[in-house]
Amino acid sequence: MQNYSLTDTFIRPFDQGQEIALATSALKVFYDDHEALHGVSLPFERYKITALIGASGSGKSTFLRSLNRMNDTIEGTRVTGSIMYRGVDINSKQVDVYEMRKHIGMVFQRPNPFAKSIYDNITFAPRRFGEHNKEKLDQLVEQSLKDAALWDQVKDDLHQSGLALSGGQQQRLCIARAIAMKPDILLLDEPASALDPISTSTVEDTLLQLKDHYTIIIVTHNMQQAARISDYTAFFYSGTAIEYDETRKIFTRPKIKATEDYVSGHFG
Ligand SMILES: Nc1ncnc2c1ncn2[C@@H]1O[C@H](COP(=O)(O)OP(=O)(O)OP(=O)(O)O)[C@@H](O)[C@H]1O
Repeated sequence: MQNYSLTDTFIRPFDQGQEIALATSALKVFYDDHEALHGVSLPFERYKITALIGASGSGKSTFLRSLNRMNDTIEGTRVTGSIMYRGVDINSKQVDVYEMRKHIGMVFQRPNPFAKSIYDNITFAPRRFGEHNKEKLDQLVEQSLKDAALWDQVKDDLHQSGLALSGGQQQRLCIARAIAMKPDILLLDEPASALDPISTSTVEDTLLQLKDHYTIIIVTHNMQQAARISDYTAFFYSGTAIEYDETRKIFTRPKIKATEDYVSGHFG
């Protein structure tokens, strides 16, 4: 891979009045002695989709996982810097991580429904957090499945196993499960990479619908996908976010040579 200067960065400043749902400052992640992220400062605007792009190993997933403290589960991992959410630094040790994850949910690369019914997949977390009213749970299941564009396909079969659905449907079930907790922010790590083009397209449509109510941050290797669905794009290179801007600028007039080479397919 070609080497580019890391002193050459462009992070687009935010306009006055834009509402920031989440912002990192000088975020570093260490896996034992290895510094995998070198101080990433990025804002995420409310009700927008931000794509994180970059070559394999550039740190996108490491960064995404830090945003709801999933890296805490990896032994030997240390995260420094701040992640501001509603005036609270959620990287602080005092934060109740389980409570925080109600607000910042995550969907993984491979669809991973529980080996339970569709209904139980969606109500599992709300029940654990104390919701036992059948009528409310029924409404939650219907609304979450509608928001994830799955209701029409499964409404007569809510008690069949989530594992009996197709890959694309399973991924939408995982999105429904995440939004059943009514998070503010949805983190998605390559949610369509294991899916066929038709399922990919339905998941993309679902995300575009969801951004009316959620702030979405998505890691993707698919440049067309980033261009199709995101409002903002951050380009990761060697553990640093070296360019962040409106997606249309990243894809038409990037300011940094490494970004231009990556989006035009010249490296990575
Ligand atoms: N659990 C881990 N333990 C040790 N090092 C890790 C771990 N996860 C990632 N790394 C290292 O951190 C760096 C960034 O990896 P990361 O997976 O975040 O990159 P990525 O851009 O998401 O890559 P990909 O697109 O292949 O998923 C790499 O050097 C990787 O080897």
